[in-house]
Amino acid sequence: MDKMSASHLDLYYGDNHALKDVSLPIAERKVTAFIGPSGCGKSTFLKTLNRMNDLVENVKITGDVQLDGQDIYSPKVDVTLLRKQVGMVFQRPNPFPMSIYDNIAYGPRLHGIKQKSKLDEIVETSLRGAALFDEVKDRLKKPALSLSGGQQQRLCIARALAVEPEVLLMDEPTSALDPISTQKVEDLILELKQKYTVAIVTHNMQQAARVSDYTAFFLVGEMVEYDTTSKIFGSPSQKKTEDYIVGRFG
Ligand SMILES: Nc1ncnc2c1ncn2[C@@H]1O[C@H](COP(=O)(O)OP(=O)(O)OP(=O)(O)O)[C@@H](O)[C@H]1O
Repeated sequence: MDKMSASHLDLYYGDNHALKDVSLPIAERKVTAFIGPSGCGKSTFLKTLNRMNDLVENVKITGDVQLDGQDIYSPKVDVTLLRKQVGMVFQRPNPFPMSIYDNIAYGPRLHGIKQKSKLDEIVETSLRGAALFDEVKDRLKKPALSLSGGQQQRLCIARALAVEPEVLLMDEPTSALDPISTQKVEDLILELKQKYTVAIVTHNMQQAARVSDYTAFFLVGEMVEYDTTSKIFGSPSQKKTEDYIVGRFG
């Protein structure tokens, strides 16, 4: 089943036609990876899924993006609520300059939760969900910025989970991490798909092959091929996909 879908999506940054007639499903409780060379529009596409591009000046978007069958670009949509349902984790860990606890409680507080016992429960559940609780349980009041880079990224994942999203968007979530932290985040992604729908942009083809169920290959704003990850990496149907996978360009 599809949790989200894009159809005939075009996006312009001013005169730059960054996405060209992209149509793509995002399967529920699966991991979908977006791969392709630098500048091909992967991040731009990811950000159309929770309207992060709305924040960019001179952006023009046409076409349709749906979440649970509803058009997310409809004027009726509450964008704050949309971004609660479709959370995002960025390339560089970006914890707020506050305690570990407050980083996680921030979103729920913003959405009106004040009761301490409830916040305590959300903080613990979110940290457990991001496989970080055991490492930080004795120092929840310590600054988030005192954590290692890999822990900070898992904290950012916990922060995204705290508002109970349905979809998690990850924009190269391990590109700033060491190999051990990368592996922890990859293991976590595989766990997260039990409960969440995940879409991930990655430069790293091995990572796409390891963590994703479906892969979409982008090239200069076009979505060239979408299929199961095993098909894309095993026997892609487009020559361009094959050339990219085997490293003929990129
Ligand atoms: N905020 C922005 N304003 C104007 N142009 C942008 C903006 N973000 C991206 N672009 C342009 O849109 C095109 C696609 O960029 P995008 O970042 O989506 O590609 P990408 O495949 O994610 O690349 P990378 O792997 O390098 O992050 C590029 O030409 C880029 O210069």
